[in-house]
Amino acid sequence: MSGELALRGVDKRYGDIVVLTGASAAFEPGRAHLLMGPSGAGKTTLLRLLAGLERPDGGEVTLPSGTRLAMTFQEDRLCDNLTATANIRLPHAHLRGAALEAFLAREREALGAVGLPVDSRPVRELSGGQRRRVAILRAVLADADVLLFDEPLKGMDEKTVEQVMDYVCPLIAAKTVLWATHDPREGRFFPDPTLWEVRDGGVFHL
Ligand SMILES: Nc1ncnc2c1ncn2[C@@H]1O[C@H](COP(=O)(O)OP(=O)(O)OP(=O)(O)O)[C@@H](O)[C@H]1O
Repeated sequence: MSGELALRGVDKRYGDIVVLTGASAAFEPGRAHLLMGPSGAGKTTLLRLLAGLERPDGGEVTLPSGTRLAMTFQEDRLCDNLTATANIRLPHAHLRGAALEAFLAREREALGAVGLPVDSRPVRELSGGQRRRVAILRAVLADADVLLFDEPLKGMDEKTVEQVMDYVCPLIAAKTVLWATHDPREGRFFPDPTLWEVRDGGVFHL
């Protein structure tokens, strides 16, 4: 793949609100990058720019060509009327036959590993913490090269966090991960994370 996951001189405003001004950063592939910074500083905006969900007002956002992206959102973005398994399977609608069977087995194993039952309830009937786990599994099982996580563990109790990350860490250890968080201790989930701070319109490598 050519090109890098980077911002070059990026400006981003929402009306009168200036979020980024001339922000530049390059994120090394195959590594986890923790995005810290005060509330409202622009971590979500940065992830949305990298995902192509927002366009910069100035400068450029680049991705390696052919990058497959997956993202979790603070508000989960699940399909409320579908089950957990159907939500996780959404990026795999093309699978058939043996490949589908193999994915379904992997999905069942994943749900069990993070303490979720395989059941017929739509996700609207799940708790906030259960829904969050479904969203995380959908992203990590999506076969992406770059994973963008927006405060994925927010609101989860410590025991559930450990259970979820025991399963998730080996799956994403070699991927390019951007992980927005307010808790620097979450760096322990990654082999050699880099730390970034989004503040005052910039994105700074700490
Ligand atoms: N769609 C939007 N329209 C208008 N303003 C927005 C929009 N999205 C974000 N903002 C504003 O941009 C700024 C950055 O928001 P952003 O959500 O990126 O911050 P954040 O660092 O992720 O915050 P938090 O840690 O609270 O999640 C905030 O002032 C926010 O109010």
